Amino acid sequence: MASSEEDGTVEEKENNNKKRTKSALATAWLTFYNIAMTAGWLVLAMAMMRFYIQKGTHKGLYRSIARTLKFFQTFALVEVGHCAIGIVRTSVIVTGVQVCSRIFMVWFITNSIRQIQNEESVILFLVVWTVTEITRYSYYTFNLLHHLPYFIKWARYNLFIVLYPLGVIGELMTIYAALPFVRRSGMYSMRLPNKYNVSFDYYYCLIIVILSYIPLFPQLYFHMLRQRRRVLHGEVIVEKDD
Ligand SMILES: CCCCCCCCCCCCC[C@@H](O)CC(=O)SCCNC(=O)CCNC(=O)[C@H](O)C(C)(C)COP(=O)(O)OP(=O)(O)OC[C@H]1O[C@@H](n2cnc3c(N)ncnc32)[C@H](O)[C@@H]1OP(=O)(O)O
Repeated sequence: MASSEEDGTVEEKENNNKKRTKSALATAWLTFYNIAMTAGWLVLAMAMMRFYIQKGTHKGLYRSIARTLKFFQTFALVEVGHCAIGIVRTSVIVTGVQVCSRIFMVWFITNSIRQIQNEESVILFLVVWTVTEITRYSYYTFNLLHHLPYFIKWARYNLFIVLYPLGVIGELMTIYAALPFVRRSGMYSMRLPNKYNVSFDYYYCLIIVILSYIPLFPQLYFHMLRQRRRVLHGEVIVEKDD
């Protein structure tokens, strides 16, 4: 029996070929990206363990891994691009909130305020992010290669139940610890009068960020719970478009 493609016009065949090339390219890029990100977060995990074993303290740990962390977490911005161009079936908004909040934590909180870098809460979110990302990127990699071990699938769609709240606690405690330093230093703030006639107070901006976790975090968490039902229990989930 002839396939529908064999029956189609030359134009249809060309379109199908283009789509196939595009999806092969997308798969190749995603495989490379996910392997690189898994490796990056594994390097971070090993650097953190080595630091702790050698020094016996978490003090100075952030400084020792800061460069690698900034690189790999910032690089995750391309994931928003993946959603925008449609090579992964994820909402731009959900991914955007997740990635931007992490980049904000890294650059505008932890990296900018030296005094909080040795807080236990920093180690908490770093460890949680690291476990999450090693699991998530290895899940995507093995899935793309069609050789997904069940324990990775299980870990991807179960660990977040505990890790997500723990990560949020670490992040919120870190921002909270930063507040007095931000107020005292007046960093990233603009007071009137100034030539732009604009006033901005980073201290209040951080309070708004803390409060914004209340509506935003449950949406991410419930999104992951829906993904879990879809992937582990085969439920058909109809998600609203962006
Ligand atoms: C500018 C100031 C901003 C301030 C904002 C402040 C408010 C912030 C509130 C938010 C708090 C966030 C806190 C957070 O940082 C804390 C932590 O992360 S703690 C650690 C625990 N975290 C997690 O477990 C993270 C879970 N989140 C995610 O996994 C993703 O980020 C998310 C986008 C939320 C969900 O992922 P997704 O919808 O993509 O789900 P899936 O993984 O199931 O994927 C869906 C399909 O897309 C395919 N896909 C996706 N990405 C890839 C890829 N890179 N390569 C290949 N394929 C990919 C995936 O396979 C699925 O395909 P299919 O449908 O065919 O199965």
